[in-house]
Amino acid sequence: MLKAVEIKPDVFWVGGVDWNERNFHGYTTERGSTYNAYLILDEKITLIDTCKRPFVGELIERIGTIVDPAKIDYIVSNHVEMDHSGGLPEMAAIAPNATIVTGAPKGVAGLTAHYGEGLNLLGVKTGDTLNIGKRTLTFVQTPMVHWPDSMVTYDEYDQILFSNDSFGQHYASSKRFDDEVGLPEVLVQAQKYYANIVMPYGKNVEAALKALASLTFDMIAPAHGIIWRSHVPEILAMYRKWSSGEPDEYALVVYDSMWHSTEAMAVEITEAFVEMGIPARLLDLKVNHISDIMAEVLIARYIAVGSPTLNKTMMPTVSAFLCYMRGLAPAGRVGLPFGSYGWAPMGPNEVYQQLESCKFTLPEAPFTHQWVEDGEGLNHLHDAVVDFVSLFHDKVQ
Ligand SMILES: Cc1cc2nc3c(=O)[nH]c(=O)nc-3n(C[C@H](O)[C@H](O)[C@H](O)COP(=O)(O)O)c2cc1C
Repeated sequence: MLKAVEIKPDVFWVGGVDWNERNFHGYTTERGSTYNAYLILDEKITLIDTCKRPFVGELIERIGTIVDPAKIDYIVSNHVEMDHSGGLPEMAAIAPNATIVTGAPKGVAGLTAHYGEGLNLLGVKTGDTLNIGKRTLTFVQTPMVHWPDSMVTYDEYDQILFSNDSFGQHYASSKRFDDEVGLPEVLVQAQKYYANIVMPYGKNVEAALKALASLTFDMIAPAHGIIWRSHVPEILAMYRKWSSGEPDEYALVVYDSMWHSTEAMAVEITEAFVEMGIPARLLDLKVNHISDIMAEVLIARYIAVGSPTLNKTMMPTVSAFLCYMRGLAPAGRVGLPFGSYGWAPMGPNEVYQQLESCKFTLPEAPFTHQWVEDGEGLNHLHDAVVDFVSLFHDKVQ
């Protein structure tokens, strides 16, 4: 029998644990995930979010250990995306008298688009409240963190922020709280989550943090992963840092290579960074997933990207990485395009163009080598990288 977990008196976690999810819309989830939902027992029984559809059975079973699901009065849908609202049609059928509370107008429109006209919807805006007994819930819309409809629900009585995707992590565990798992382990997944889901919306995150600044809470209950109760200040500080877009003096050297010439360049570029006292990481796209690399892009000022020329273009792995990174829009980065070629440097040239469209600061031309470079050519590359990076590194010393 699946159990509910009491996270504060009369407030229960009733979500689903997706132990074996390994690819979440293209993002690798090596630790699985959870679809968190929360049940508040008050004069009006209130459910917050409804899990991904395959987990609605788990949700209903956990709720059933506390209360008859048919007695639910309100279902708050903080976010339309189907990993949080997938169970809504079934829950609405089980609890026919429940009012579904969602953001107006985007949440209302989104839920209607996904599930049809039949839902008993109540649209709310920032500052609107819902009295459910001794508790009053307050809604704060957080548009584009990370969809237009996104909102969070604040429970002042319990000092809980039900934050939906914000502060979440794809992390399956038998534990529910940050202090049971350990901060470093949760932060790894929180950083990967922010980089892959939230990074393009830094300005919106800053606006959301401002809107939340007047609220006091000692628990953040997100829709994925671990609940924050011992490290609330730490995760808020990380969100402030990540949303500022200010990177660390840290370098990534991301590449693919067929016959190791571009790889030799990548190794030399890494050495150049190390010599300058800048921590650097070498990432071969054959063995590193783009969603893992993106967790590093979030914090790296220097991003070197290398491709050989293959059939008059760059390698598909490099193209996929650049396409993904452009969408996630890290700002204020320094780019170093590089690569090898046989007779026309189309690969590194295309990397250059892609980094230009990311609005990175670039050298005048990509670093290129024809065929296989000897030690001398690599020494020149080393010096050229040091010269270029010094323009930026000296400024931040
Ligand atoms: C299948 C294949 C296609 C290639 N196509 C081109 C090309 O269109 N233009 C070019 O200049 N070089 C081309 N080359 C040559 C490579 O770019 C060259 O060997 C380069 O040094 C490879 O770098 P790498 O050792 O990092 O893989 C091709 C090589 C292979 C194996």
